[in-house]
Amino acid sequence: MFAMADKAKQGAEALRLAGPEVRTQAILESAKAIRAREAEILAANQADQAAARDKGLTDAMIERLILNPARVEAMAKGLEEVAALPDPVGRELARWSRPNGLDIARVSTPIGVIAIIYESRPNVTADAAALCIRSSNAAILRTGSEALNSALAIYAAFEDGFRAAGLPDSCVQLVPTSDRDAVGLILGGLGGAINLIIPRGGKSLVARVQAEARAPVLAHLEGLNHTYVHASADPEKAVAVTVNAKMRRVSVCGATETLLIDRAVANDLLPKIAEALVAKGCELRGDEAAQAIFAMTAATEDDWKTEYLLPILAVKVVDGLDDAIAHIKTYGSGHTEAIITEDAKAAETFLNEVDSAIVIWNASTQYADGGEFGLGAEIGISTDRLHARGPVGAEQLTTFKYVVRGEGQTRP
Ligand SMILES: NC(=O)C1=CN([C@@H]2O[C@H](COP(=O)(O)OP(=O)(O)OC[C@H]3O[C@@H](n4cnc5c(N)ncnc54)[C@H](OP(=O)(O)O)[C@@H]3O)[C@@H](O)[C@H]2O)C=CC1
Ligand SMILES: N[C@@H](CCC(=O)OP(=O)(O)O)C(=O)O
Repeated sequence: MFAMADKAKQGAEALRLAGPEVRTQAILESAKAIRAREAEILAANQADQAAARDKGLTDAMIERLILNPARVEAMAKGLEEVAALPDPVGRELARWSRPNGLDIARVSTPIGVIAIIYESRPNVTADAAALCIRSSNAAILRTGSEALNSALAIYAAFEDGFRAAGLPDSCVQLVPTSDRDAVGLILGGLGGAINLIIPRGGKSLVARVQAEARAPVLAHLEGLNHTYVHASADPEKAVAVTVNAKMRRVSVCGATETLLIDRAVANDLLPKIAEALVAKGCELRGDEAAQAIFAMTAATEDDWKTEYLLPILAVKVVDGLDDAIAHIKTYGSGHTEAIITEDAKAAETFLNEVDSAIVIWNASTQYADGGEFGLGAEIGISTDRLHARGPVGAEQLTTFKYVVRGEGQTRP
């Protein structure tokens, strides 16, 4: 790991000096190599799937691990989209002159060496590598252990891409082991070589990061997301959006885990929403008021605190906007929350007062995604407050420096 860290510093320098065209070429050549290596990537993925089934992983977890020709093609297309993004480094963000004649410019720069620890989803290896190349940051990637074979096969395509573009493969490195000691070493900062750690995962990773991180962290952690159906919700939107927010893909961090519904409309609207959810195979766990309206299991305190990542939804009847916001404040993880309402004033209050990375009016929480935001791809959704919140794309992987131009000024 320490040798990788040393190499990464060289990789960061090589990327920074290479210029935007070479970085674009490296990404495009990697996309080509992903297509060329499709059979190899799929074979590696079959091995991961078989091991995951033997381990008894849930269907939802296996679903996110699966690659097929369409998903490999989507990965290659994703890289082409990242290659087409404007290069985010070297941009003049602001420029002004001082009365003494000094010319001051704020210019975007890479962060340096970024270590990313992420879940067993193969496309993250490709997206994270491409976004780091686009933003001139060297990356050390630590995939979830169940996807290690797939990640190694995808990484081989990046080695091809670097070779074709004349860059060293130290620009992006993949931790070649599932040994969790590697995570501990990354969290320790590898002797100061790591400029930023991005942990993308759930509770167990959160706990370890909080206890051990010795380098700056940009957390991409769990999504305990809420959809709030306000008294002035359009019933059709409320049903369609809630079903999508919960059931489109239950394992993603943008899935809704708790439905809050106003008492004023619960008698009419909850049965419609609940029937549509149950028809899709969702289990409901409600408070007493919700149970009195629709047959469902009793929710306990734990249900308000649980990110299920399963077809299970907690349901609570609330007494208006303030009550909904208070519930979100108590139990939310600061990821994504939505309000369904036709009342613009209520919506604005929700959007202002709910302090999550993404707040949404009349749309599904499953839009929490860099691709959907038009960022080309994403490292993930930052649940941190610094240095970026919400979807993290190439631009969010930069920082800045000041360039000061003078004519011999001396400070009095
Ligand atoms: N905010 C965001 O952008 C995203 C957040 N997520 C969140 O991720 C979670 C689901 O993914 P899941 O696979 O369960 O995530 P995990 O937290 O289990 O795993 C994520 C990564 O962290 C590692 N890890 C987990 N616990 C430890 C530990 N104690 N010590 C060392 N390494 C550890 C895993 O390694 P190993 O393989 O060895 O377990 C894996 O590489 C959900 O909570 C979801 O919301 C998911 C996607 C995006
Ligand atoms: N934000 C992206 C990815 C979410 C994601 O990777 O979630 P997970 O199933 O937890 O690995 C999306 O909505 O598709």
